[in-house]
Amino acid sequence: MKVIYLTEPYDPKEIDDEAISLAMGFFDGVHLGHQKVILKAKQKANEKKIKLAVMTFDKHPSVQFQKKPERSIKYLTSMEKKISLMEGLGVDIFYILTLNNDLASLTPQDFVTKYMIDLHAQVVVAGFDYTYGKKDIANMDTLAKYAHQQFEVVTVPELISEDQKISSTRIRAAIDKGQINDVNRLLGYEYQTIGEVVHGEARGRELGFPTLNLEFNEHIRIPGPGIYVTRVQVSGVWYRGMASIGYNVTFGQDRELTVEINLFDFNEMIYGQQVTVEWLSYLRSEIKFDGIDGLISQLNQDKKMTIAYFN
Ligand SMILES: Cc1cc2nc3c(=O)[nH]c(=O)nc-3n(C[C@H](O)[C@H](O)[C@H](O)COP(=O)(O)O)c2cc1C
Ligand SMILES: Nc1ncnc2c1ncn2[C@@H]1O[C@H](COP(=O)(O)OP(=O)(O)O)[C@@H](O)[C@H]1O
Repeated sequence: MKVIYLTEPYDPKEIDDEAISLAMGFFDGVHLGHQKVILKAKQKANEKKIKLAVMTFDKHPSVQFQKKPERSIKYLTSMEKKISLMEGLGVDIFYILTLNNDLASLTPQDFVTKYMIDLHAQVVVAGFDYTYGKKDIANMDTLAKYAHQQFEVVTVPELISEDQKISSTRIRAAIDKGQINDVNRLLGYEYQTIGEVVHGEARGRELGFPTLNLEFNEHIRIPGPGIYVTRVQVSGVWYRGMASIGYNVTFGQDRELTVEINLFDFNEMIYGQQVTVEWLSYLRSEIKFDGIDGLISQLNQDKKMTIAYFN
């Protein structure tokens, strides 16, 4: 897959010169609804024997159009993750547009001309609610007009699950509520986050369950409080483990939220390393125990449940 970054006004030499079927969207999460749009574009590409391209922006459109501070946005997928998911879907060219004032102030016609027609799009596919150019000025109904018969417009209807549209917003809300099983079903793959191993309170070792204490960058959306089945990748190797996202309520009040993971079949000191956590299943909510004996027996129970999950 070719990844091409474009900043308005781009140099035409940067554009791949073959005909494409182009899927448009921000695609945060690359969830099942997004996959349907991209696979529709792929089907068109196969029929016409042209390349499959996807176009996205480097930041969420709300940062540009609603002036939301970018630091307030927690994405479902980092750009790195998005790129690898696109590659997995068989995308040939992935265009990443810098969403700045120059791009945002193009008229809808200029946007369509420069970023669809001039990119050699023969087909443009997007979801029914896609808008482009200046916010709310253009949408899928008016796209055909700006296309001037230069490309075919394909609108993909919303994908529904349990009577609700599958959307990035819905998945974000499910992550916040700890509903990781729903999250993974709606994404069509297992949710992952990358974090750094930091020092904790060295209590884990005493309990017989050492834990990786993890810190995440501010743009990363971690699941809501609860105990989870996870897999963690350390230096390229995947380990099974159980995670606690909570306030360590057994050890006092007003404590900070921590993310801690006890790994099975693992015994290394890896402070400062980056690890990838795959969130697999929700086990239970955090419990306040009267003493550490209750907590230890619960941890043994959690371990049984986690092993049962993997079996
Ligand atoms: C799988 C798992 C489940 C946990 N469940 C609870 C819980 O229900 N209540 C609680 O107070 N602490 C719970 N903890 C956190 C422990 O209380 C303990 O603070 C932590 O594992 C060690 O902290 P440290 O690494 O900061 O020393 C859990 C930890 C893990 C790994
Ligand atoms: N099975 C394991 N699961 C998680 N961490 C482990 C494991 N074995 C060793 N470790 C190491 O021990 C550290 C955690 O020990 P712990 O007593 O919980 O101390 P701290 O809370 O100070 O990090 C981890 O950061 C990791 O480097």
